[in-house]
Amino acid sequence: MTMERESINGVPEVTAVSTLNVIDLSGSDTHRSVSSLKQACLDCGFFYVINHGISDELMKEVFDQSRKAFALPLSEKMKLLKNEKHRGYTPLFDERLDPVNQLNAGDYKEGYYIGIEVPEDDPRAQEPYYGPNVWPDEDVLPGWRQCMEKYHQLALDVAKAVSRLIALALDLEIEYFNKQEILGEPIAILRLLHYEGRVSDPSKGIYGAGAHSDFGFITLLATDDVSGLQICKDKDAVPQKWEYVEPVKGAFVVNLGDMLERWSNCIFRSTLHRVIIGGQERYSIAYFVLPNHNCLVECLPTCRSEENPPKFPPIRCRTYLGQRYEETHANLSKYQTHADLSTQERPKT
Ligand SMILES: O=C(O)CCC(=O)C(=O)O
Ligand SMILES: [Fe+2]
Repeated sequence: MTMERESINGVPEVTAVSTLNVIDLSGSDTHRSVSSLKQACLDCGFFYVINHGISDELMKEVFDQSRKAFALPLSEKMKLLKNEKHRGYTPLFDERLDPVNQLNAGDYKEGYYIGIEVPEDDPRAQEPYYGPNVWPDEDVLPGWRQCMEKYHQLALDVAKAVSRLIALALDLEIEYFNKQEILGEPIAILRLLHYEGRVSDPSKGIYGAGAHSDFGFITLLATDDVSGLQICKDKDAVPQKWEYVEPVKGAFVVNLGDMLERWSNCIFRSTLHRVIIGGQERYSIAYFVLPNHNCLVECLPTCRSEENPPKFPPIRCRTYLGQRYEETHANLSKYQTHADLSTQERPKT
């Protein structure tokens, strides 16, 4: 169901507002939760999750700490630049989620990647997306690391709770995705995001975040109260119809990623989304959950039949993620000269 509302740019175009299903994680009626979640997963793969157990205080602290980090001078942030393991700061335009439409520049956002902390001398640090994080100095941002690590852990618990409902909705046993080889040792990536106030203009390829679907299993998204996220349920429609997903206080917006779409043989949907900025800066906190590096993502037993054979060959999580990062992120060599700071130069639009 959708309602209509004015576009935030004051442009006299009418944009729909999506009303997504709300899943209450503290609810005692599992049957009802599973059925509501299943309907959302079949329809668009986006839903709200409430009563997830992460306190308002912690959420506020994560946003406050994120604002403080992005408010540092660019020279300080560049000292925390992302490394080859995709940990650390990503400057404006680092990511270009929709290369076809973003002809002049990447996303008008900066970000900060924090993965699961794995010490350099741990054998798991050989994996492409495991290793130590890049942390700001304690005296520059006191309590920052502690706050992010706490949130990281709790968000993973929420993701595991959601994964139980997803398993049931797919007629799998409740802990199917929580097995050691899937979410037992996952790739879980916290990403702080800051969109500057630059007004988006799709006709010129200017977006807060270009149209994309997420790569992984599921994403938990917390946003401030500034609108911007839009979804397109039918990417093949001409013209495409975009609907706002409005912030709901205390709720996560949860969306399914392409890996789950693939796993479920396209029965569950990973939907195209983007961020349109209306002139106000915006902060959001994404938490991307993917299975273990070695996990073979292969059509689930309950999603295949003679009439519906697997649509994709099996693929390892690490291979899939590698391909998707490559397609959408700036190569590190871009930052290796003193031209570092010129990454912030505005393209001519
Ligand atoms: O900031 C948002 O609202 C969405 C971010 C997003 O879609 C992403 O980072 O994948
Ligand atoms: Fe996304």
